[in-house]
Amino acid sequence: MRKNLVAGNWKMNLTYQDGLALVSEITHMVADEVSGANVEVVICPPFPLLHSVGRLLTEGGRIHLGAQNCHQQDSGAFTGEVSARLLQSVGVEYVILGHSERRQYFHEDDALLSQKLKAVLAAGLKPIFCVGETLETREAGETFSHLGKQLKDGLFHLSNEEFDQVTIAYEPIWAIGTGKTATSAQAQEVHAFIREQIARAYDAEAAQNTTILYGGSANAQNARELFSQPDVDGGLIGGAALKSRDFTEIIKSF
Ligand SMILES: O=C(CO)COP(=O)(O)O
Repeated sequence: MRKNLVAGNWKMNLTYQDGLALVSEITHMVADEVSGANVEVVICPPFPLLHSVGRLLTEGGRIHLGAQNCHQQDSGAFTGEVSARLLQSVGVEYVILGHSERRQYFHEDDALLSQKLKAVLAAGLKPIFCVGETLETREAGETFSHLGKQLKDGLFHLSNEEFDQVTIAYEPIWAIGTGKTATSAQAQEVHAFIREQIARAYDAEAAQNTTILYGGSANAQNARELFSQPDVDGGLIGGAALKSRDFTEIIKSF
């Protein structure tokens, strides 16, 4: 049985103080309201918050710590960068890779992402690998060929054992931060396609076991409908993860 997962991507938001206040509200709400739910929760704050947020999460129990990026090398003269090994040593379990904002603003391509994936896996961490199409690509009818290529070039070079550690996030770029969500039918169609590609690249069991998240203006109002789709196993949440009540309601949508 694959796991359901809700991950909050805080992006470059909040101060240290605001972040700690938010995570403490979330841990309390989750502890009070979400006890039996069949869902794993991950919070991905910016780097300077990881250690302190991780400590609050450990005290609070059941929420896991994620990072938003890492460098592909283990250590060395890479000013301003953070390695997967360092992330692991502060208690990080998940790392988001290939987010469209990293691909767009930091020119991360499939070759670089392949190296980052290897580094994350070598450090014993679990990648959340993002794919998604622009509005232009969707309107040109090229969504599936685009996603197929991102999966093949960025991800499917992994061995079966490595791939077992991967969570995939489908984030249509036109839905990120726009308030425009994919319909549940659009999300389901793409998630089923992704699962089919996994079955082809690996096998049916790997396809069934892979958690595939939806991201792009998911919120407390639409999460239940999205998560009710057979191939949607949770969400990678941006804006709504910055509000404790909304994030908790999304977690409760399973
Ligand atoms: O990019 C996202 C999560 O990684 C989605 O962001 P929003 O939920 O703000 O649209």
